[in-house]
Amino acid sequence: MDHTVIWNNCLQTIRQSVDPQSFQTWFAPIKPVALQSNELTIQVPHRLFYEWLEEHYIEVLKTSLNKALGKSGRLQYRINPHRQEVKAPASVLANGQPTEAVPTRNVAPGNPFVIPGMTRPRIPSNLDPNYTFDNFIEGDCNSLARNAAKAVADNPSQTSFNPLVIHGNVGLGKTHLLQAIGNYISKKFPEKAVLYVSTDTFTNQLVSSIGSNTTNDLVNWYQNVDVLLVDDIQQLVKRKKTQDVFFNLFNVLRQNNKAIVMTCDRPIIELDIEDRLRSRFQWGLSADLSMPALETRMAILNSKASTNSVEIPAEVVEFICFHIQHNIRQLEGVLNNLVLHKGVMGNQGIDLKLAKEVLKNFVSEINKEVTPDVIQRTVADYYDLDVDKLSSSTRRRQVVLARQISMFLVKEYTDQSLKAIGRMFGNRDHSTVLYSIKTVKDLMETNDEIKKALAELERKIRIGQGEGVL
Ligand SMILES: Nc1ncnc2c1ncn2[C@@H]1O[C@H](COP(=O)(O)OP(=O)(O)OP(=O)(O)O)[C@@H](O)[C@H]1O
Repeated sequence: MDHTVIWNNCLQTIRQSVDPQSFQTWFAPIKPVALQSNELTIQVPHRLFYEWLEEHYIEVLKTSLNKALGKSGRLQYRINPHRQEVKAPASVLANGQPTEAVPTRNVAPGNPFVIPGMTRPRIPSNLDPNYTFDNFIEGDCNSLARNAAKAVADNPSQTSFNPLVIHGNVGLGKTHLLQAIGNYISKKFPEKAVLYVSTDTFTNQLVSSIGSNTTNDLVNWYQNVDVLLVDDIQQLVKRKKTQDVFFNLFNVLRQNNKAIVMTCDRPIIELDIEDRLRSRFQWGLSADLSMPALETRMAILNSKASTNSVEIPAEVVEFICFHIQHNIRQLEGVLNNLVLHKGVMGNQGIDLKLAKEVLKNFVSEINKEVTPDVIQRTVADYYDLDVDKLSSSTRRRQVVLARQISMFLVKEYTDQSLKAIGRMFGNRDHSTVLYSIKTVKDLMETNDEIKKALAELERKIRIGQGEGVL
């Protein structure tokens, strides 16, 4: 068998243990390159990619390799040696924008940003100094994006992540990271022209430049930028002209080793834009932000509270973070309300009762009875897993344990039948549920760690329920 067949066999095994998004991000870009005496060589796009695989997927890789090549199978990585050699297409150079034509920074014709009172033209960075790496809390949910962002910031003119695309749902810190890159570079390399711009602003500038027949000036002006930070590129969708102009600009900047970082509310593959632009956006690294686990959310809230000089008791922080599950901006909303309250009452007024009042404006489900969903989320959070894993077919020890504990707790806290519980955990049959419950009961007798975990989980479930409040 050759390397391609072996790798395809590995992929089949891997697909069963990782979710589709992670599969697409971490395994689809890998290329098998050689097979020699039971050693499979795979090529990964860059070093961080390799480090991430080693840290997060080593077991999955090992299992798949054992299956495909037997116990003596070994894996060798190779970093893609051609990554830096991508050239801008001839069409760009034919467009009258060769690198020699880039005007010097002092000329800056067509500066689209109005800076009142400025006599000497310059590039305004549009950065908000409040967003830094120092106040960005790292967790599993964001560590790839955060580390890639820091790598770009450390070495903007030679980064292999060009472009870096940070994607994720609303309010998860995309703009924060984008701005942190800009702030860091402005401090470390003050000679570099950094520009933060939203895609909407870029489109508006383009529209007005078309009206005044100065589109070339606009594009030339943008070519002065050393680090271009573009927020919300999903706004390129359905904007054909903006896509055309951005395409040319992107090519020229990248050709000149200027760093480009973009944010998007969805993975690039799902972005409905021209193929040529989408494929260029995929040249670098795409890193996603997902919702932080409970502990990380608590660290974020604590950090924001201390910036605002507000003291929030630990159980109140946990209560708030348990309920705010989807958006860090909402956590800040709750905090702002507490800050207002503090103005009137002082720190001592901040308790569970007040937190519950404030939370009512943000989430609808407080103080409801315990549902299987609450239990699954609590257990998944505790073991730092995606909830989906609990109903998947994964046999990883940690997942199996979390699944068994969830089944046990659902049986304890709700009146669901064994059959119904089996159905909600990936259509397992009732004897599996019974076996899981018995296993957990046995473990509670014999294993102190599990006993402690269950006590902690039951406490968290009660907090989720709002017990002790009112
Ligand atoms: N890991 C984190 N550490 C500290 N603060 C965070 C973190 N993640 C998000 N935040 C905060 O959450 C708020 C929302 O983040 P941000 O504006 O960057 O979200 P976004 O992903 O760009 O959202 P949108 O899609 O709505 O633009 C910000 O105030 C940011 O500081």
